[in-house]
Amino acid sequence: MASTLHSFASAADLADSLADKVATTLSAAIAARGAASIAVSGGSTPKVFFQVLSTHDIAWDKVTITLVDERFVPADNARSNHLLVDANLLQNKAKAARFVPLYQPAASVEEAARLATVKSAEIGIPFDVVILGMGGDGHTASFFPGGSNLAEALDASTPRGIITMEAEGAGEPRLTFTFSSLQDAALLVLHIEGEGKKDVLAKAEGSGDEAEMPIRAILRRATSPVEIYWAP
Ligand SMILES: O=C(O)[C@H](O)[C@@H](O)[C@H](O)[C@H](O)COP(=O)(O)O
Repeated sequence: MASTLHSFASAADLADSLADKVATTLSAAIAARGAASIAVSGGSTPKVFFQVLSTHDIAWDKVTITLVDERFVPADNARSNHLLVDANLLQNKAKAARFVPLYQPAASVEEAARLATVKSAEIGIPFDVVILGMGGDGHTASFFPGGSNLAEALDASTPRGIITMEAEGAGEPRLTFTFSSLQDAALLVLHIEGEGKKDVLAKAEGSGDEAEMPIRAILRRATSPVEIYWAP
């Protein structure tokens, strides 16, 4: 599917514009069916965007927020994406939103993935908004090059839900929504910042295997147009 690059002079300008777009999309979903959903990424990039979005005056009590992926750590661990969302997005007006975590206290990451898949099924499909990030190795979500379940994660026929992923660059074992869960969001966004990430994107947009740079699966095969938001 096609992608569109939206470039901004600063991270602050990007955050304002992306927050406006996301708030408008969520409000339209609420108007249409009385509910809205958004899956966001962790990492360092989205922090300012989260803070700006949290101040938007929408019917947050009708919004369900979840994560694109999560490290297999509890919410009080500094590596937790839940902690990042709690501290930066589930604040201000957005405090009223419902949050569905991916991490589940379980004997294994596989059991946590099974539990998270059951819980996430309540959210409804497709997501209204998905915000993806991208690592310097071309991963997105927890689709890491060399990942233990990368082929399954990227396979369009893999059922929607959460699977586990382990990879050298991932740190802890990961819990990640599958490609099939994310790729048909009403608003599918790739949010990247910095000249380095722009170079990584340019390489990803070139030829090469998806397994080498898994973001290529989204850029090449997502059903929804990919809205790329970039600031230096
Ligand atoms: O759990 C995570 O880390 C994210 O979901 C991951 O996919 C992130 O989006 C990229 O690694 C980019 O991270 P930065 O924004 O920190 O560069």
